[in-house]
Amino acid sequence: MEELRVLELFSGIGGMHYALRTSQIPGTVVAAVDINTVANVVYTHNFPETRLLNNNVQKLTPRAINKLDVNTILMSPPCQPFTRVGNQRDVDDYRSDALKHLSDVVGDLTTVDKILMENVRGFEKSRAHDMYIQCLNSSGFDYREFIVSPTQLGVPNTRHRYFCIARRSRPFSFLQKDQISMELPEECRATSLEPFPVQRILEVDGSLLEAYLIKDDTLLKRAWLLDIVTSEDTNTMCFTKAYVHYCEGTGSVFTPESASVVSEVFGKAKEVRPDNVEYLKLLRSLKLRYFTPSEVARLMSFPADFSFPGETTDRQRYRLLGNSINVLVVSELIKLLCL
Ligand SMILES: C[S@@+](CC[C@H](N)C(=O)[O-])C[C@H]1O[C@@H](n2cnc3c(N)ncnc32)[C@H](O)[C@@H]1O
Repeated sequence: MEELRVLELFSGIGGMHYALRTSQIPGTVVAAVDINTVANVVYTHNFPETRLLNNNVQKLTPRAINKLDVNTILMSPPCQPFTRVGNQRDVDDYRSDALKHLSDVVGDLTTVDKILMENVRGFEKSRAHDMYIQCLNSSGFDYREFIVSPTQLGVPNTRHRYFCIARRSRPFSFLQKDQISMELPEECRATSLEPFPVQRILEVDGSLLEAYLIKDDTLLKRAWLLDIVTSEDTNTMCFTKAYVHYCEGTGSVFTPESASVVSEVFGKAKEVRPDNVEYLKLLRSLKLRYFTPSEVARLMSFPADFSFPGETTDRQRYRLLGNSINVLVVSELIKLLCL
């Protein structure tokens, strides 16, 4: 098999780089590009050998890309123009400009044979999607599209995302173009589909955890809105970049207690008024806490050797992880891209 020579665009904290490694497809990341200096510090901390360009993707000319002599592009462009809670301005949002630029130049990228793109669910209905697919078609690429979640590979985290894999040298022999697949095809499910429990990703050093306990104020005002999981659970909700900053709908929280204790406590709390001291006491007894950034990274299938540099704050860590990808899901798609 020809070695992959990868250009990692919108590289963030390097989720695509880890996915390449996890796929075990022979290859190297020739260069990575991102404009976020905080993300770039994390990237270099983990991949000091990789050439990282602190640059705007829109400034990359076809000539500059061809000079890198890469045969593969792995990319997750900004998703804000397409998110459910975003402004949905689609191609009119300036954050779509980089993808528009890439769509414009893709036909001139003479060395590039393979492209993998990740985006949010909803992208498939956008004008940016239609523009991208049209450029792939007119540049001679065959492609397959997916909306899949890590839970489909047994990972206890829901994160439905849109993916498009495209190849120029030979057509794909599985699934069909123009039909978005809601699951990964049999061909790439080398990984066990047996779901594993949250227990497996928990921090072993309990002394760290005090700092992640949910504050009384949040318990009093928001306890009923939290998605609480136990160590036995085999699913957590998608972690977004606002995790911890806002607690509703941004990711699950953890209790070391069992599910039956949780329902017992909430049953009792229902009978007590929130201004009664007993109410807070009951909720505190569940020792509810946020998942730590390392735990979130593990739920996103980052390998054990991934770490954040000491100077990155927790808030930055959650933001960066919320913007990143599930490494295992992308590694399966990279295998498909090469199949
Ligand atoms: C969805 S995140 C990608 C995350 C990445 N795959 C990871 O694993 O962390 C999008 C990234 O694109 C970067 N970005 C946005 N617009 C850009 C542009 N015009 N040029 C370069 N990077 C850009 C952001 O800083 C952000 O890190």
